[in-house]
Amino acid sequence: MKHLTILGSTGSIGVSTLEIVAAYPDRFRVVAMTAGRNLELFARQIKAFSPRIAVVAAQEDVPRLREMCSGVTVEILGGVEGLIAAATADETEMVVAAIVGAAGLVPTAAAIRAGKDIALANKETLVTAGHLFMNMVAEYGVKLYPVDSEHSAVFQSMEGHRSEDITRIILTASGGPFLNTPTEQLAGVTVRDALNHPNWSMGRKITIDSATMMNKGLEVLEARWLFGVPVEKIDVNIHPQSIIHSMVEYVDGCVIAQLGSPDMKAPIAYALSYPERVATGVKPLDLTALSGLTFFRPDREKFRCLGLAYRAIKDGESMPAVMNAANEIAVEAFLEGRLGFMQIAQVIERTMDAHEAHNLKSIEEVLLADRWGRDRAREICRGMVN
Ligand SMILES: NC(=O)C1=CN([C@@H]2O[C@H](COP(=O)(O)OP(=O)(O)OC[C@H]3O[C@@H](n4cnc5c(N)ncnc54)[C@H](OP(=O)(O)O)[C@@H]3O)[C@@H](O)[C@H]2O)C=CC1
Ligand SMILES: CC(=O)[C@@H](O)[C@H](O)COP(=O)(O)O
Ligand SMILES: [Mn+2]
Repeated sequence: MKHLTILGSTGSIGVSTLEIVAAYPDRFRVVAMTAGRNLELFARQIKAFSPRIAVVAAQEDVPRLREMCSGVTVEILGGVEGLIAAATADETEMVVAAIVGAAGLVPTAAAIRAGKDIALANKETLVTAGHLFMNMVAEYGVKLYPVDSEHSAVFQSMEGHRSEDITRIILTASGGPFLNTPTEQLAGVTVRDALNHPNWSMGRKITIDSATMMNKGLEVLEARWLFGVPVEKIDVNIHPQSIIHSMVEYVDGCVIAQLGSPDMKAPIAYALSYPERVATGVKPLDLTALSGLTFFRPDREKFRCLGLAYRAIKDGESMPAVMNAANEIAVEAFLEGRLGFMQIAQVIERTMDAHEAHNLKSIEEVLLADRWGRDRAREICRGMVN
């Protein structure tokens, strides 16, 4: 029996994780789970999975959740302290890090320091503080399993091989809903258009990141830290079918890939049950039913966010954290109708232009850089007319 904490149980990854837990009650037990604002779903999850601890992000939501769960034996907590309590619960062996954005940093760091293994969906932790997280993982001797589909694919393609034999990691990208939209039409696309991902059903923030291709920029950073491979050896190929989830090329010229129907239950289950595999209900792949698998290079002029991510990688130090913060603010503004699609990249670029990269020596310093990026990006957003 593996005891789990699920950070972000009400999200897209959280819900898929709970589907796997529900299918294997003899393998997995939820000790603690956390939510943001979706109290209705969270209350239902608490009743269905009987965690010992349930945490809402906002302290002011605690009384309402307690009322919704009256009669249920569960300790309900709130705020960052509550998230840390969930992440470090005594019985927990593995923490599924599925909060969206930099809000996942503190509880994930607390989990590592408490010696918990991590199933990592929250890519923003590695984007903003990859060097610190990887050092902590080594120092506390915990295991870090990638959940992000591309990184799970790379992880699977690396098994049994030596990382020094890798010549290239090839991350695949769907290209998002605007892959074939002419650049001059991008300024006029709507939130609804941008949320219409061709292959994956995901939370709103990552779906917009896929539309701008910032998601792939974040994933290059994530891969760089997870696998310790220099960025020069990480390529991005557009692969509109999202069937090959990523590939690894070795010195002998062999390329190993992982394929499957696009469904996050597969990489989540692998992270939870590693090294075993369990049935997930993911649709079996019928290659003969596909009209073809295609690949080409991304257009960094059209998808400016991808270019900005490469710039942040080059600048290094605090720049990725600031870029990530500006992206979170710009995506939120776009989703709320305060910014046009093309203005997302403008806000990020102007925030980065205003920032002088500096060394980040602790999670506290990362949080300061994150705060700086958010404040500056908000100012820039306010000065823009949609
Ligand atoms: N969805 C996917 O297929 C994939 C996701 N990822 C990554 O996984 C992470 C989660 O993505 P996804 O599940 O799509 O996101 P969702 O938006 O669907 O879910 C996010 C979760 O985080 C909670 N949350 C939001 N803000 C806060 C906060 N400030 N403090 C605490 N909890 C908060 C939400 O609570 P509530 O809903 O109750 O407000 C929800 O439980 C992201 O980092 C994403 O990049 C990676 C690969 C694939
Ligand atoms: C499912 C997953 O891992 C997402 O990160 C996915 O990769 C998004 O698709 P894009 O390739 O369009 O960014
Ligand atoms: Mn991904």
